[in-house]
Amino acid sequence: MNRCLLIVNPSSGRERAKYHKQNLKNRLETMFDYVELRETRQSGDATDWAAEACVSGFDSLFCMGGDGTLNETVNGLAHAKRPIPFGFIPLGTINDLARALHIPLHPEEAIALLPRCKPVPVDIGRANDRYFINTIAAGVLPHAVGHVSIEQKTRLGPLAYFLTGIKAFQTHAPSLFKIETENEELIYRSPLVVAMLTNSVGGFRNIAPRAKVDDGKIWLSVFKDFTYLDVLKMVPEFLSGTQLSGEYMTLMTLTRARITLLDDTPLTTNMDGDEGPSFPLDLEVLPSFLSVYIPQ
Ligand SMILES: Nc1ncnc2c1ncn2[C@@H]1O[C@H](COP(=O)(O)OP(=O)(O)OP(=O)(O)O)[C@@H](O)[C@H]1O
Repeated sequence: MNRCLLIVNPSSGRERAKYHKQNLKNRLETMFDYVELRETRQSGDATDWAAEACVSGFDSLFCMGGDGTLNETVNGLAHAKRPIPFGFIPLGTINDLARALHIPLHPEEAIALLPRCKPVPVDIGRANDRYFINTIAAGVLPHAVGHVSIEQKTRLGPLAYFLTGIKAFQTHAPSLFKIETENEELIYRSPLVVAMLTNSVGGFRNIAPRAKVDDGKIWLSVFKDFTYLDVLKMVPEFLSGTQLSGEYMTLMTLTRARITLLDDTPLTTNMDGDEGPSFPLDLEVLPSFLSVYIPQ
C-alpha cells in the first residue's frame, strides 16, 4: 500500500490553506492508496513530522505552506537516514523554490499538475547544524527583509521585500567577512553575501541565473559596497531580470566554505526566508540529496 503524509500550515500565505487542503488531499488520493492530513500548530511540527514520516512507513510526503514550512519540512527529511520523496504546494509570499522548479505559484494550478509530477533529485545545503534548499544570506538586505510585517506582505507581496531592501541600502553599513573556500581565503567588506542553490532569490533571478537545483554547487554572491546612487542605477537592471554585472558583485561557485564575520557588530542570517544560524557559517552542498516532485 502506497502511503502519503500531507503537512499543511494553516497560518501560511494569509491563511489560504483552508481553501485548498481538501482539493489537495483528494488529488493525492488519486495518486496514493492512503493520505494522512496533518495541520501544523506551531514551529517545529513540520520538521518533527517529516523526520517521523521517513521511519514510519510513509512512501512520500507533501507539504503546503510558505518558505518557512518548506524549510522546516526539508530539515526533517535531511535528518533522516533515508529521506522519502517530497512535493510541495506553495502558499507563501515569495516561493523561490517553486519559481526555480517551475511549480505554478497558484495553489490550484500546482494541485492540478500533481499527477504529472515525478520525483527528481535536488541539492540541499547545510549551514552549521541546519539545512536549506534555497538560500542563506547575511547583510543589510536579509536583516531588513526579516522585519517586513505580515501586513506589508499582504498589501504589497514580493514588492514589500524589494522596497524594504532599497530603503535599507540608504543607511547600510557593510560588514567584514572572511570566506575560506576549498582553494583560498578571501576577505571582503560587503553589504550583502548570498549563498544560493537555485536561480531565484527573493523572487528575482538576477544574481545566479545559471544556478540549477541539481548542479552540486553553492553559488556565492558577495556584493560590492555601493552608494545609494548605485542602488538606484541597479533598479532597472534588477527589474528587467538581466544578470547583475561584476560591477556590483563577485559571483563564485563552491561546494563548501566557512564564512566568518570579522566585525564586532553582530549580524543575523536569513535562511530560506526565516532567521538562520549564527556566524561562523560552515556551508556545504549535499548534491542530489532529496527527491522532489516536479511537473514533467
Ligand atoms: N498553526 C500555526 N499557527 C501559526 N504559526 C504556525 C502554525 N504552524 C506553523 N507555524 C509557523 O509559521 C511559520 C511561517 O510559515 P510560512 O513561512 O510557511 O508562511 P508565510 O510566512 O505565510 O510564508 P512566507 O514566509 O513565504 O511569506 C513557520 O515557520 C511555522 O513555524
